[in-house]
Amino acid sequence: MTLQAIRYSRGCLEILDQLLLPDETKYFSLHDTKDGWSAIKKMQVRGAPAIAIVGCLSLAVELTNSDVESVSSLKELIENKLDYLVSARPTASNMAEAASRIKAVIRQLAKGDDYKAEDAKLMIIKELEGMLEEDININKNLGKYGAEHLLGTYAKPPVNIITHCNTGSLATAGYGTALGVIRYLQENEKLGHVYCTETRPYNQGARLTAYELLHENIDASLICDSAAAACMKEKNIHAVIVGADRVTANGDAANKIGTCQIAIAAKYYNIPFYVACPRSTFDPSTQSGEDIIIEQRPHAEMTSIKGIKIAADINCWNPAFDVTPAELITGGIITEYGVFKPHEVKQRLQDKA
Ligand SMILES: CSC[C@H]1O[C@H](OP(=O)(O)O)[C@H](O)[C@@H]1O
Repeated sequence: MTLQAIRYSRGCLEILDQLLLPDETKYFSLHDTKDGWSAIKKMQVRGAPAIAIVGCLSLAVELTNSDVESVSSLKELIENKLDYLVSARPTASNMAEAASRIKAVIRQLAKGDDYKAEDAKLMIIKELEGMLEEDININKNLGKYGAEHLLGTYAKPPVNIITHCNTGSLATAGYGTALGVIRYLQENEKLGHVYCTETRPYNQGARLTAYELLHENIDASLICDSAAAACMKEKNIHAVIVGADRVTANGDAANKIGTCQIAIAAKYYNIPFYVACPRSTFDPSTQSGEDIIIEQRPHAEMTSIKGIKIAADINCWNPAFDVTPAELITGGIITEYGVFKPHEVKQRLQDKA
């Protein structure tokens, strides 16, 4: 059984509380967008695609359990709730991308008097639900493209990979993005060893990726974030593969804090650096990484772990993400449509629209 961050049936949404992993596997119910916003803000669910899916499904549950008087009031409700969900975390683009997609659908339904309110509501619920199934297929295509590109361009199996943060079943609806490439390599017996970074301060790597890799019986080692460059020097690394929270028009990528310095080290050691993300992470309306809002997280997330103080009472700077410039993404951007060089990704994805 693969790990499930999200459990959904119409009118019922449960998510795995990722703050409790790996010690405790506990699901809890979300009943509306207020619960969805809170779970995303507190990072009980995290990961760009999972944030969008849980946000949208929390709206689907709220709509399922609500009566609507008219299509126009339904449209106003949906637009307000989607904007609210986008406000939970500013850097990842997937929730905003999903919101604009759903708003376009309800705008179309609200034109003229073709639909009854309940019929329009059901159509929106189905649109929201579609993201869950769609995401797993996207990740499997992305995993295949990424693995084939790596094996076809840079490395002979068995390949050794460094990855940062968590980009697997706990960051998506299942299978994962960068971890999806690793799963595909494993399934096809092309994988050597995975080195996953701890990913301070939320420890997505130590708590979540390590958990997933063990669950999949993948040969892996945990390393400190500060050991990434030494690992490249000592451990015959064939590629670095990370996820993304927002890729801009020029191919820059926002991802978990620490990604950029890993990319710099990969450049120095001439190791291909890949970013793996679905098209929904791509934001052509933002020109470059300079324009991305970087979320700042609470100091307490740095100075304590599970309530135990691990730092003096000093001021902290705790950005949740950094930006890797396109020029350092030397392997390419792995998407469900193929692997593209950063400078061509905008055009190649638009060609797929
Ligand atoms: C598959 S997207 C995963 C992406 O999201 C993570 O951030 P967070 O855990 O704060 O939501 C990280 O940047 C991953 O690369």
